Amino acid sequence: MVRTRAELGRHIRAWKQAGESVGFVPTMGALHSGHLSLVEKARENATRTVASIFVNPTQFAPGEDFDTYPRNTETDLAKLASVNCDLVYLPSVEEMYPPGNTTNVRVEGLSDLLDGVYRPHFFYGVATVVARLFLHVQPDVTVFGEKDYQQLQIIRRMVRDLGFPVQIIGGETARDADGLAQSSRNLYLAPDDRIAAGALQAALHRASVRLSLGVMPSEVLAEARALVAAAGFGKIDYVSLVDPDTLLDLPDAPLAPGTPARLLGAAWIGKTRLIDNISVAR
Ligand SMILES: Nc1ncnc2c1ncn2[C@@H]1O[C@H](COP(=O)(O)OP(=O)(O)OP(=O)(O)O)[C@@H](O)[C@H]1O
Ligand SMILES: CC(C)(CO)[C@@H](O)C(=O)[O-]
Ligand code: BAL
Repeated sequence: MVRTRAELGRHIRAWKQAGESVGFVPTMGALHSGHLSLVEKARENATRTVASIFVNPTQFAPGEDFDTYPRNTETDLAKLASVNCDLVYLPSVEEMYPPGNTTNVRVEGLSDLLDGVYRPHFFYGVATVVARLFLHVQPDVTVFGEKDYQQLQIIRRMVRDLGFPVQIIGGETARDADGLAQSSRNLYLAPDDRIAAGALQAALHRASVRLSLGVMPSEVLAEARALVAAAGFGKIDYVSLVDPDTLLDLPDAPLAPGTPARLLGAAWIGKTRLIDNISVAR
């Protein structure tokens, strides 16, 4: 485990001089098997793996859960050791944001849709910290989860636009037995809410099937929202059918065969905001 960019750099340089490749998985900790599956995917695609644990202050808005975000470093380190992660980077805020720095990365457009409407500045904080982490770790390959689909697309765009020499791999969403996407914030769910929470994935799955049968998107999306509400969710931020690359809404017409499409949803249950998404094949 290393805490500074300088210590990290010594490991990375030694590996690269020995002809090894570096796979990288950035996280905010409170690790679950979804995170570990990303580390395993990185191991399949590089000879060395690095994970970072950093609860990034710049992606939390005032009033969001930065102070209470779960922090379990000892348990996290044991979990990463169990999947043979070679090195864990645990930087301080000062290491990631040296005092006086004023440089940020904004992936405009993609960051302002969907989650960006409800969490303004969120993706600017994500892009900024991920760009900084890439400069510290200098990975050849990096793995991001499809659970955070919009984030994955924003990182892909940032890498393309800035020419970072890194390959981005998407990792499949790890789910509990009832389909709920694993998420560190699931720890916040009260027992009754946890039982109801699986309805978000179930509604998206049903919607995906109906869209693939050619049902009108407006009808399908209305039913999905109604199912989520009936299961006990409160505010539904969005359930949207979008182009998987641009994340722009698709027109309200039956999907033509071969049209790429993705369904994304975000809704509150109790005090917890859950997101999920699924591909749609026609
Ligand atoms: N269920 C999952 N399956 C696969 N990857 C996941 C899953 N959940 C999160 N990830 C990925 O793990 C990486 C780190 O995510 P993060 O530490 O924010 O965890 P999280 O569970 O998404 O937490 P949060 O509750 O804050 O959304 C991201 O690339 C994210 O997409
Ligand atoms: C990519 C990330 C580690 C940046 O802080 C975070 O947004 C996350 O955990 O998904
Ligand atoms: N999983 C993405 C980080 C966040 O929601 O804050």
